[in-house]
Amino acid sequence: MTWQNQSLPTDHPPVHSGRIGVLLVNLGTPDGPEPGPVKRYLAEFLSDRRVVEIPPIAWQPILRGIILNTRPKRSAQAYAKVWGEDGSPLAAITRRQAEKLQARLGDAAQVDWAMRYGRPAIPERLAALMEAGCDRILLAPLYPQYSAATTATVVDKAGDALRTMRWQPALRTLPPYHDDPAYIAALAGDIGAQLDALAFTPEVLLLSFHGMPQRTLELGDPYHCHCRKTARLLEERLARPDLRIRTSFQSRFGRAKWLEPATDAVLREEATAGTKRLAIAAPGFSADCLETLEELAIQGHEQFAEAGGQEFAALTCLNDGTAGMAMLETLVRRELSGWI
Ligand SMILES: C=CC1=C(C)c2cc3[nH]c(cc4nc(cc5[nH]c(cc1n2)c(C)c5CCC(=O)O)C(CCC(=O)O)=C4C)c(C)c3C=C
Ligand SMILES: [Fe+2]
Ligand SMILES: [Fe+2]
Repeated sequence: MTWQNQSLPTDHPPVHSGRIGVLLVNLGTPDGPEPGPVKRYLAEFLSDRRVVEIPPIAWQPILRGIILNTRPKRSAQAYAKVWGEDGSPLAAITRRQAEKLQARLGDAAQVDWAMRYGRPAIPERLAALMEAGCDRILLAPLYPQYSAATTATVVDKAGDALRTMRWQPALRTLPPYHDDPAYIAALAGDIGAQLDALAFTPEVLLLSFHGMPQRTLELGDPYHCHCRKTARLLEERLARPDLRIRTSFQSRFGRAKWLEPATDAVLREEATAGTKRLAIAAPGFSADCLETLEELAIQGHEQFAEAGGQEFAALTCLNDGTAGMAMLETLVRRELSGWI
């Protein structure tokens, strides 16, 4: 028998049909706002060596012995405060972003979504795109600012899945877009509109980015520089000379020194210094999540009020609004054009 007339075995995977897939990926979230699911999620998340850069022999006993016995209960209570009818806000918004991007792209690509930790998992959704005939896939980690703990670990996970495949799809990754004019314009338009709609005029706009250990900056992670650049470009584009704009870093985790200034410290400092009206925005999050809805909108409000602040507003992220979706379409189409 020559190779020409060999037929494919019946269990052969579908032959690639030249479609392009887009996989939107965000951080991940527990399956439910209870200690059990939160513990499973945190175990996966905090065992990622890109996230906690302590040798496992030292870290795993701390994680399994202390953190996973204390934090899930507290975090579950926080998740319960923001959980919606359609589940975790982060997952629900990411799903809607994928649906709306699909509507915008039409036949140009098949859009799906995944979570780096928890579900739907990256390997499962990559397989689904390939089942649908996609042999070229754009992997889009939805982090405007690059960091090893977020962007790189998404690519690692996709690489792990590809490692098991005989016939791999071609892969492209969405570059960080922290200084992309489309992103800055979307943020400025959206934040500007939200500021104008407030019932009060803020004296300060605080731009709060998720924190990272200070050491990651010293090791060359561009995250801190990316956040600073976003903040600078956004301030220029907002062009509101009457508004004092500050930048801070939230969600400190563990004992190591994190990027400063810390969001909670700035909120207290501003209120103590006499600022009465403040708005806070989180430009580094493409979707509202525990960190914005609970840590900023609830805890941040309390911190500001307890220190003497009077008016406080937590602005929403770009989410699946028109400005954010138009930006995402621009960024994705730019990548797809290299394939079409
Ligand atoms: C937007 C970028 C993010 C960076 C950078 C980041 C780094 C980072 N995070 C932790 C620890 C935790 N983060 C948690 C939640 C969380 N983090 C991000 C984004 C970034 N994290 C998001 C979008 C979320 C929300 C998830 C959701 O379900 O809504 C949590 C879990 C919640 C809790 O228990 O407090 C932890 C823990 C580290 C250690 C880190 C950098 C090294
Ligand atoms: Fe985080
Ligand atoms: Fe947090």
